Amino acid sequence: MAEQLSPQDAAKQAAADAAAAMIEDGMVVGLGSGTTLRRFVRSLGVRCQAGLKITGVPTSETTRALAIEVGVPVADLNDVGPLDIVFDGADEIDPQGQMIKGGGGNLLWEKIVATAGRRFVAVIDDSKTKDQLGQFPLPVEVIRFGWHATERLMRDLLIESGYLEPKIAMRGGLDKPFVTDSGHYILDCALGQITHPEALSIALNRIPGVVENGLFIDIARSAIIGEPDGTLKTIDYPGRAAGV
Ligand SMILES: O=C[C@H](O)[C@H](O)[C@H](O)COP(=O)(O)O
Repeated sequence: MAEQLSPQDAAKQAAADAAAAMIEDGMVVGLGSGTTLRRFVRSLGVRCQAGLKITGVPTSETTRALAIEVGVPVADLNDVGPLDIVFDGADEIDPQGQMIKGGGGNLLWEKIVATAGRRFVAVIDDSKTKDQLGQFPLPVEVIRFGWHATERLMRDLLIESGYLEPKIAMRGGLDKPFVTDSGHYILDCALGQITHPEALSIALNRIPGVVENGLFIDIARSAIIGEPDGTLKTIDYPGRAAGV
């Protein structure tokens, strides 16, 4: 029986199918994570079963398992050269193509794969486009050792940066912390509006204990945006360092 899709899932499916249709024989392809990318990997699996020959580089253990299940050949990032193209979802994307990612906890591997690629394509439904980043809490991946001290430094930085009452929450809570594929914790920072995403990203990453943050700056080259009625919009963000 055909899956009954919510309007948002229909939008995700439309974007995922369009992204999977862009892939050509012989490509080395970064495979992102999240619910939209699950649809993309399944759609790509159908093409691989029909004879498409590609190599996929997953950005999470979850994506790796799904890719294998649906017949997408996978390789480790260490075993391939620069990726031809990387597809991934986003939690928010602004008109300049700056993104918040990591809502599913995969931001670190995602950023490593994204910056190993010649071209990054965001695959999103239309609810992810925002005039300004920050409604979605910014995920920050931190080392488990001394994470309370790291959190204090993050709070100080955020207050100095003008976020008067930053709310920082440990993903999963103290009883059952969420642990990333690299064995770290995630601290979600509810900021409301992020006025200077690039400066904030640099400052956060300078804190010892912070491994990486979910701001993806100057990485997206284009976005495929699905609408609930199944139509698509494509946006290009020219002049990007990654992949230019
Ligand atoms: O950690 C998760 C990733 O950054 C996802 O790409 C992001 O959260 C978007 O996921 P979804 O497609 O489920 O909204």
